Amino acid sequence: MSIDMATLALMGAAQALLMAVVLWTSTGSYAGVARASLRLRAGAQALEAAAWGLLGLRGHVADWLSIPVANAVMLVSYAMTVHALRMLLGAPSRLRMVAVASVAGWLAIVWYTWGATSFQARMVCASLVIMLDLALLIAPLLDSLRRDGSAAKRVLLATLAIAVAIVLWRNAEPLLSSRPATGLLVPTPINAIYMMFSAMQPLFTSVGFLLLYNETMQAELRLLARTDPLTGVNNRLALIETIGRLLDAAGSSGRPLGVLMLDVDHFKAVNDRFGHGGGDRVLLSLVERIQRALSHGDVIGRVGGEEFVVLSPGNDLCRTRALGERIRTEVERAQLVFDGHVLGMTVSVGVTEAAPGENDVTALLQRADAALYAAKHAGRNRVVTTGDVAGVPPASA
Ligand SMILES: Nc1nc2c(ncn2[C@@H]2O[C@H](COP(=O)(O)OP(=O)(O)OP(=O)(O)O)[C@@H](O)[C@H]2O)c(=O)[nH]1
Repeated sequence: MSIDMATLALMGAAQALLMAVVLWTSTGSYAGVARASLRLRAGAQALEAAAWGLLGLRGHVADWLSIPVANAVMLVSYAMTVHALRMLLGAPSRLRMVAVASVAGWLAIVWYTWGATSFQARMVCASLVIMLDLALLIAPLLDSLRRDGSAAKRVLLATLAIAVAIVLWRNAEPLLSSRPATGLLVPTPINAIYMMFSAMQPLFTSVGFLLLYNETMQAELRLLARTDPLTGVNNRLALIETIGRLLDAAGSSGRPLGVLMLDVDHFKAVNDRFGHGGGDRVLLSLVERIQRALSHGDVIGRVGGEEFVVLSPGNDLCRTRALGERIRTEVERAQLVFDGHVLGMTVSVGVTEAAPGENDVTALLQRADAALYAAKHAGRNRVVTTGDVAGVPPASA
């Protein structure tokens, strides 16, 4: 079977171009960093198509086009891909390092093309830059090897690992076989494998990238659906999920879970006096105050207009009451200044505890709510535990 290398290179170009169009047309479905990254990756894919096109046309176009220009375009395409992926994953871009290596590598390629003519040296120079790019692409994907790692990252990691293996083999082969390295379009087995992989790589990497953009968007949506837009803390949905998880953990560890429900006193008067915008600022300040009193592991969520819940894993009724008292004092001490007016604020707090083994989220919140109601009823600006409320047990197992 004879394989025409130029045809493979042109197939790779066509495939890369098609994937560039697919990626570009998908950009409309994404926003923010994902969109910027996807555009960059689509551009990189288009440049890769151009590079493979020029490489495949060797002999039909001028050498300066099919060697230095094609290599420059390929190196820029790799650099853009590195930037696109690392930007998406929040890794440092390393753009300067990539730029310096790419320019140095390209100058060496030009030198070994027209100065000291050596295909093998040219190949090694291009490979060194590509290996650096591959390492920078692979590094932020390694966490996908964990048991619960991302499937999209694994697809990309596998594709890039194969690329590393093939680049290494292509460079090692002339040394091991004592045959000089030959131009890419010469049909040797390693060239055929290299070209076949390069023709397929755009498809695999694009699938990996698209899966990754999807995962990123889903994670963002998940976070949005669970975050209170005003204060940035957990919303009711997230809080209910967290209580369920913490109750399970309390069941297996045998430790209690403290629960506080708190509500701003006379908040309507704040709105009436300072308007809804002023009320919103008070809520933001309140959350900041509450968070100051929390310890590592405590969780806060907003469950109503001016009603918040704090979960304190490992704390029994007595310690949770102490936490409630700290929050109450912290809020009472805060002096907010609005348009020259000093505004004092207080909260009423209901405290309960989930005994190990308890798993009824609704009953737990109802108990905290009953204690909060009792605190309001008793005059506000106080902490009441379920133990203090007649008819409400401190905890139910
Ligand atoms: N600014 C602002 N106000 C809100 C928000 N959500 C609910 N509110 C207001 O919170 C106020 C709650 O009033 P009430 O339930 O009567 O309670 P209160 O005035 O705090 O009185 P007590 O709870 O009995 O001490 C209402 O005026 C709501 O309009 C919000 O997101 N922002």
